[in-house]
Amino acid sequence: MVGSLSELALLTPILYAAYLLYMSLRRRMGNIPTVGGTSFPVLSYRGSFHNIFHAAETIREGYAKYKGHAFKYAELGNWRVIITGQRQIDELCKAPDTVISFAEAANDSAQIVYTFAPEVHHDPYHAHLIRTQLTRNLARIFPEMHDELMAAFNDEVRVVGEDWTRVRLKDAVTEIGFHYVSSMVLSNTLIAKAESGVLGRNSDYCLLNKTFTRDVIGGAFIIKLFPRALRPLVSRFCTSVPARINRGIKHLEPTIKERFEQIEKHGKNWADKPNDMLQWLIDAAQGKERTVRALVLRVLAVNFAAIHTTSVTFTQVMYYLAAHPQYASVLREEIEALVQQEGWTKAAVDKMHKTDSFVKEVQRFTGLGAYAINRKALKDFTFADGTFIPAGTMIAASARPIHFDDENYANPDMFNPWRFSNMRTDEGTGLKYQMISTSTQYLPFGHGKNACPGRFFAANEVKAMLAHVVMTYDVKTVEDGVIPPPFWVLASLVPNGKADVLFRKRQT
Ligand code: HEM
Repeated sequence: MVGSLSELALLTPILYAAYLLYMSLRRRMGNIPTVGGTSFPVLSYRGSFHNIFHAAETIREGYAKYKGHAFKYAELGNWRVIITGQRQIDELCKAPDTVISFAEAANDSAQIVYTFAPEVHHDPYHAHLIRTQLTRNLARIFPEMHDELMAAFNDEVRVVGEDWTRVRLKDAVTEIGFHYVSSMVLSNTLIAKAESGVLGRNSDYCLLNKTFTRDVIGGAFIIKLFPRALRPLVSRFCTSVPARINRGIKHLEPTIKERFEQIEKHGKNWADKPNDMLQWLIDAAQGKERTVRALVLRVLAVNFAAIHTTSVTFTQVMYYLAAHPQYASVLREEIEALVQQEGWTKAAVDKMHKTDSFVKEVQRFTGLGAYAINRKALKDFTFADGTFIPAGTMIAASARPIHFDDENYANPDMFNPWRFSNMRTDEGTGLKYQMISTSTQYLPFGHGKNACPGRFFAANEVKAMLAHVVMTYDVKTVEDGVIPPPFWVLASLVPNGKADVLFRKRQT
């Protein structure tokens, strides 16, 4: 009896706190229905565990029930509101940054202030350079990147004679993606110059960059388990990120110091001044940002944004091509004609409309995950339809269901690689249906003012890789026509990492 009384005494405040939380949630987000579990506190944790591997199903279910409106589901430690209507998406993208924030949502996900540095979160000048300098210089740096691409394919895909060769696709693509991005960050002249200790070819530098995204996301997951006051310590002692950053400093310091010396000697411009991301960063860095450590953090931040995203996308593109090898001949016809006219140039890649459409359709089918436009409400926000979002809420748009909605795409479950190139001719319109164009119905690169600034580079990269593959090899899946199954974690779609694709020297 005494035991049960003391248990009751202990339980009462817990139940009361749970009730108060429940009531406060009802008051604050009571108008937004819950999917994938219940909104009752404590019990909502069951939903959040379920959603670790089933968020995509939850989002699909919510879309089917509440299309045009909003719903919420439990993530570990917070609620996420998912909006489904085109108008709501538009409003979300147009809301001022002081009310609806991309940066704060990104910081919540990747804990940037701890995994990188507060400056990387508060002043993402590297993103501005990606949008401006990188995009402007694409045509100029394309030939060097293309050379690097061919060399990387030769290393990773070793076809012998006429025989089919098995290639562990995701590993090969990540390696090739690293080399491509790396030749943009540190121009080939520099990579070639260091031939013996070539940075781009240095296996430790390569491994560091290939695994850095996983280190940061894994580190952020651990950091978020702790209260804010402990997070600086946790990030230092309980994650692998600081050691990785030190490795980055070890590799990049000599190059950065050499560039500082060149500036000392020659001023801002000199004859062989490299035209690459590192140099654009050095030229733009002010004050505390002009140190080796700060610049290394920016290089890692660019690689973090660029390598994983493009590798995942190209892995999916390759699975779809290998499962549908009949489409290679159409692509070949287009690519061959353009390369004959213009050579391997950015201009030629820009004109590859069928290649563009193929990649765009794969992105519609796969994308990076079930939702896009990850944002955090910094102040209370009310949509025009009256949906109230309290400050502190995480919000996103239901990207995947939108991509599979027959109001947006005819026969949405059918993989139609020429869907977008046909739309270009059907409606006599060019830009609207190209890969880099975003809309409230097409969200793989996000949408609005924070849409991916690297998408011009990414489109060029993924199309150049696909073009190289179809011009050089035949490919097929191990089981004819079967795409190796991906898996879901949280709302992210991860392409199969253990599957092989068969390559042989092109026969026709
Ligand atoms: C196919 C490959 C890629 C995909 C699918 C992709 C997708 C995305 C998405 C969905 C966002 C968030 C947009 C939003 O919430 O509205 C984003 C942001 C970003 N992406 Fe990409 N991305 C890719 C490649 C790249 C590359 C190659 C770079 C760099 C060269 C890059 C740099 C960035 C940066 C810096 C941001 C943050 C933007 C900001 O601070 O406003 N991305 N990307």
